[in-house]
Amino acid sequence: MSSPYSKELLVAQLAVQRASLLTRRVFLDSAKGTVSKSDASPVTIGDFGAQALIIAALRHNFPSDEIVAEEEGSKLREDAALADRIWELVKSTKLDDEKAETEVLGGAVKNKEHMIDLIDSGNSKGGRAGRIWAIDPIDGTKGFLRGGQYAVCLALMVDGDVKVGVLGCPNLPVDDAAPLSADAGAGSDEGRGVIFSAVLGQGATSRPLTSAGLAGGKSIAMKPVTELSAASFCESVEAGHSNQGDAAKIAEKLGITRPSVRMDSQAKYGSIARGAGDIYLRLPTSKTYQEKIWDHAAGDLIVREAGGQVTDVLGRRLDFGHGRTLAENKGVIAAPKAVHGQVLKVVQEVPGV
Ligand SMILES: Nc1ncnc2c1ncn2[C@@H]1O[C@H](COP(=O)(O)O)[C@@H](OP(=O)(O)O)[C@H]1O
Ligand SMILES: [Mg+2]
Repeated sequence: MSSPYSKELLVAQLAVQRASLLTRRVFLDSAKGTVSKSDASPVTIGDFGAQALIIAALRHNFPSDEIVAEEEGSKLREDAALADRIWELVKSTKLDDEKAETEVLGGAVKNKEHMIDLIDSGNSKGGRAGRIWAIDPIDGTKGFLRGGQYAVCLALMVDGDVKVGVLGCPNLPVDDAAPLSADAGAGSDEGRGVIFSAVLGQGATSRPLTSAGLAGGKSIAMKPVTELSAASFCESVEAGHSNQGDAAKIAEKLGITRPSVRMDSQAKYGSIARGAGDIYLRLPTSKTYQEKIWDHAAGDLIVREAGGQVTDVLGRRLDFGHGRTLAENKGVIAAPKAVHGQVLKVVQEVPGV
């Protein structure tokens, strides 16, 4: 008998692989397919294209599942030239493995209208009942525009619990043992591009982006931290997304002297899961911001399956059953299980966190 969620894992890996290849094409273009740059949440043609490809694969394989995805298609219905650019990208991005492309993913998106309908169908409200996929087609769009790290993120939740998580990180080193660095290799794909995956209860793996599917995965695990003062922190590049001043105070209290590695996107979760870094802190910068489920679902499972513990700053598990946001959580602390409690205690000693 095949293990639970093996089909979901295969489809998710291939869908993330295909979408990541699409984003890489946009990343290598100097304008980076920018559609809007000025607002707080920038968007590129890569966001729409990757979302269309992932939803196409999910609709083909799991037609009755619900989908929560970051982007919506209305902009494309108003802007025919924009829709055409995205359509060119979507119809010309295919896996080399024709069997995977046609038999697993269901082949190409039919036409431009179908593409926009697919993008729009990621509008589920989420919740605690049934099978719901969460998609972030380009997480860390600011990093993507800056030439930094970003991630293509997909997770399956069943009754509010994350069962499958896949992260495509086109700019992270393939090598799990490479030192933690936010350097994205100036867009070179030499030795870069990794897919992290996990299924609840089955561990976490990494594989090169170019060889997705179920073959070729290596088990990954967090690095045991014996001395917290020697640990390294990962945090957002964007000071508006995580309070870097509070993180510095926490590092000082823990005796950590190494500077934090600042990296965009859920590449942070993948990096600590494979032991390239130790602890990911995301400290609220406002009392009202609610984290989005697509920014955390895959990473939360991958870190937990690699031997980590993930909670918010109050020590509560991330709860993906409240709709499109983590309405009942504040911030994130992801750390090896053995030291998570110590980190949490120090986080709570910092006034205002
Ligand atoms: N004030 C805020 N606090 C925390 N996260 C925020 C935020 N404003 C936006 N974000 C989220 O931070 C994500 C990027 O995370 P990171 O800082 O770890 O790279 C963004 O994802 P997108 O880039 O997909 O929009 C966005 O959803
Ligand atoms: Mg995001």
